[in-house]
Formats: sequence, C-alpha cells, structure tokens
Amino acid sequence: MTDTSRPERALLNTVLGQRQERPPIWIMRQAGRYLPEYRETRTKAGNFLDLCYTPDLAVEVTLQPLRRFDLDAAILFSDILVVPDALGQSVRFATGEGPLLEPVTETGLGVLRPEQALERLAPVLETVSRLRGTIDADKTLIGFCGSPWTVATYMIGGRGSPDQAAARLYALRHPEDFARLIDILVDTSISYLVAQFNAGADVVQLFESWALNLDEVAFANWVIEPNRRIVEGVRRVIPDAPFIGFPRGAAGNLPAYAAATGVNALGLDYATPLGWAGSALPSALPVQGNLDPLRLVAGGEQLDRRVDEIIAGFSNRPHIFNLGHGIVPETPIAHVERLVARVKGR
Ligand SMILES: Cc1c2[nH]c(c1CCC(=O)O)Cc1[nH]c(c(CCC(=O)O)c1C)Cc1[nH]c(c(CCC(=O)O)c1C)Cc1[nH]c(c(C)c1CCC(=O)O)C2
Repeated sequence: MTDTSRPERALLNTVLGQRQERPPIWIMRQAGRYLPEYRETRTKAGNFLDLCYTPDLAVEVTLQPLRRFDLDAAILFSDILVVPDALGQSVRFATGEGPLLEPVTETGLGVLRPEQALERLAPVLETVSRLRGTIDADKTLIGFCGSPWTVATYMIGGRGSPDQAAARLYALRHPEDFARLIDILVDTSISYLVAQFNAGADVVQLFESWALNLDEVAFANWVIEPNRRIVEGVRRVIPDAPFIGFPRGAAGNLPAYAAATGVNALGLDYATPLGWAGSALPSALPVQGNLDPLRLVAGGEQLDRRVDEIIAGFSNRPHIFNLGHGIVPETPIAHVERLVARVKGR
C-alpha cells in the first residue's frame, strides 16, 4: 500500500534525484516587486528588514506568488543579509540603492556577535514553521541562506559591487582575518540551516550569487570549501539534508563545485550552455535553471522557444525549471503565467 500520510513533493523528489515527466518549477525571487500585492504589503512593513522579521507579513508575502501561479515550491521570504544583521552589523535597505552595510573593515570583526545570531533570527524560523503548516502538502518548502563568500562581499564592501574588488583585496591582504570572517559565516549558516530544517524546510538553497570574478584558487578556498563545510556541518545533525547549490557565474568551476561540496542539485545561471552542462556534469546530477530573466520580461515566441530548448536540453536528467537569476520588477505577470503553463505542458 502507498503511504498517504507523506504526500509526494515533486520538486523535493527531483532534488533527491528522481526525474519527473515534466520539470517542477519555482522562480528565484518569486515573491517581490513585480507583484502589486507585494508592493502593497511592503508599504505596510516600514523598512525591508521589518518585513523579513514580521512572520505575519513574511508568510503573506511568501504565499502571494503561489496564489497566482501553479508553482511547485514556496521559498521562505527573507534575505541573505539578515545574517550580517543578526550578527550585529548595521544593515539598511535604502530605497533605490539596494543594501547598505557598515563595512566590517571599518568597525573590525569584533562587532560581530555569533552567539546572539540565532536568537535574532527566531522570527524567520517562526515564518518557516507557519509556512509548513499553511502550504499544500504537495508543495516543497525551500529555505535558504547566502553562502559565506557572497555574504562576506557585502559585509566588506558595504554594498553590492560589480567586481567584488573590496572583498577580493581584503582576502588577499588579510587572509587570516578573512578566514575568521568565513568561519563565523560557516558556523552561523550551519546552525541557521539546521534550525530551518527543524522548523519544516524540505530543502535549502545556498545562494552563492557572486561566485564570478574569482580565480580557481580563490574559488576553491572561498566558494567550494565553505559551501562544502556547510553541507557537511548540517548533515552531521540532519543526515541526508537536501541542498541546492547556486554558484552564479562559476562557469568552468561548476564541475569542481558539484563534485566537492556534496550538494544534491546544482543551480545553473543563464550563461551556462545546455550542451556544455550536459557533457561536463555527471549525468545523474539534478540541475536547476536556467532561463534568462529578461526573456521573461520580453515574452512572446522567443520565450516559448527558449523554455522548450531548456526542457529538451535537460530532459535526460532530473531537472527543476527556474530562471538563471532572480525575476526582475519589470516582469509582466501575464508572461509568468505563460511560462508556468508552458513548463506544465498546458
Ligand atoms: C544577493 C542577494 C540578496 N538577497 C538575495 C540574494 C541572492 C540572490 C540574488 O543574487 O538575487 C536573496 C533573496 N532576496 C529575497 C529573497 C526572497 C525569497 C524569494 O522570493 O526568492 C531571496 C532568496 C527578497 C528580496 N530582497 C530584496 C528585495 C527587494 C526589496 C524591496 O522590496 O524593496 C526582495 C524582494 C532586497 C535585496 N537583497 C539583496 C539585494 C542586492 C537587494 C537589492 C536589490 C533588489 O532589490 O533586488 C541581497
């Protein structure tokens, strides 16, 4: 007899290596500014971090895209920069400017208080457990954190930067301090992700959004090794905890990342060629991706064509359909509807 108490979650099963007839789909940044209902909730919250730390609002915002579209997963609404905030660094989101942090190069690492971080993240964990109790049983609940290198680029540079030069230089000039910062982020991420799993997350994604611009030595030290330690550290507590790793821009470093970190599934950015991925990555490795978000803005026939190419390109392995980076605010809702219908074969 089949066990009906544990419903199938197609997206989770795909992460675990089961190929589906049609790829399941979720969309990076699926809750966000392209949705009018998000913009309305956002004005109620005051600042962006308050939205992340208010479970009523964070749950509401997480559910908004699932009410509109037939997506296979909910992703916890939060941000990768709640971790530096919880560690005690000053983090602000200025309208129109993105995140602004007080660089740890100015304050020193002494301002960071790892022992208090999890307590400050309690509202986010509350959001995860309320979501598990709310979403349909066949939907996968995705938790996440930023990977240490990516979070460190913001902690050191104080803001997003096109080449992460501040963090790359700091790592080269002050390798011991940099390693200490990475250690703090690895340890905090392990406890944070274990807590997310305990609160009901099915799978977690490691957002390594700035994996580009690193030579192979820096990539091995600051991307592969910290991601590997997080996977290992979480699995010491939760054996077999499912991970999606998304090292954006990793390019030729992707096979090494996939082999060394232990992630179950690999997120591919939109610059990754389908044919190259097909031959360079192990044939059973589940992949996620990788539509250019601007194709979703432009819509029309080019969108349909590329969606079909991506589905065909990954049809011989477990595949989760997604964008190759986050959805942008200019995206028309009708195009998202068209995408989801196409992926579902309707
Ligand atoms: C680098 C990074 C950040 N945050 C995140 C990353 C990694 C993924 C990526 O590369 O896009 C991850 C993130 N940010 C957000 C989520 C929520 C979950 C989801 O729907 O995917 C997730 C998973 C909400 C958000 N995080 C942010 C918003 C917009 C804030 C607003 O409403 O004003 C949202 C919905 C703000 C944010 N947060 C961050 C930046 C650079 C910005 C400003 C730029 C921007 O607005 O896109 C840091």
